[in-house]
Amino acid sequence: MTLELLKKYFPALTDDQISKFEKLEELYKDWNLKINVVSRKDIDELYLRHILHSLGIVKVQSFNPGSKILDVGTGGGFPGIPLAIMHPESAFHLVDSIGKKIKVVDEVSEGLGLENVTSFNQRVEELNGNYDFIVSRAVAVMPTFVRWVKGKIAKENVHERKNGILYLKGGDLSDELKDYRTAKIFELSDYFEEDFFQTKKVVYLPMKYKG
Ligand SMILES: C[S@@+](CC[C@H](N)C(=O)[O-])C[C@H]1O[C@@H](n2cnc3c(N)ncnc32)[C@H](O)[C@@H]1O
Repeated sequence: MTLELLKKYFPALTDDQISKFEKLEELYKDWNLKINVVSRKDIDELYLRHILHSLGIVKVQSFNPGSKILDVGTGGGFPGIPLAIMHPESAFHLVDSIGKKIKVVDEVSEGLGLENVTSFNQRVEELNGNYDFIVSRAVAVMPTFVRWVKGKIAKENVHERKNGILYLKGGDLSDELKDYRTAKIFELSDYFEEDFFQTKKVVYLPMKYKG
């Protein structure tokens, strides 16, 4: 699974984006030997399991120039880094409470020359800021997550879709989402044909500004 996979689903990638996505493999393989952020099995399938999966969010919602996006519990930079490559004119704030994970984020974004990524080594509950969208993967169940991020949503909506959470999740979510009637589930198998995406989804939850 290589870069061809990204070109297949995102044929309009610029040369600069292609070159950045190409460099990601080397950077992650190198950094993963020093600080383990991606499992050994997954690192061989980086483009499928991490990069394309992260970009599933783009199939649901692409970000306008000038927008601000927060990635909560980014780990080694997923989904934040691939999204930042796709949207060079949006600002991405990547937060994780574990310092060595943020070290990998910093090294990778420096290695790529990404100017739209800022990292924060802290718990998201302690972070201040207002964002158009808050993205995440594999961090907390929705009620906990909503508690952490409410109050961090921007007042103005600059996209057609209302500001809110875009969360990469898998499996049966009926119990987890039972209290969120406005949540919308997008099946990634509708966009990507690989088996890996059979159970994968993007959950969109609109959130109100709380001043
Ligand atoms: C399973 S990892 C997922 C990493 C990444 N999102 C991915 O999908 O590859 C969960 C991450 O969330 C971070 N995390 C958990 N609770 C957090 C909090 N309250 N604030 C910031 N980061 C948190 C952990 O340190 C960990 O790196």
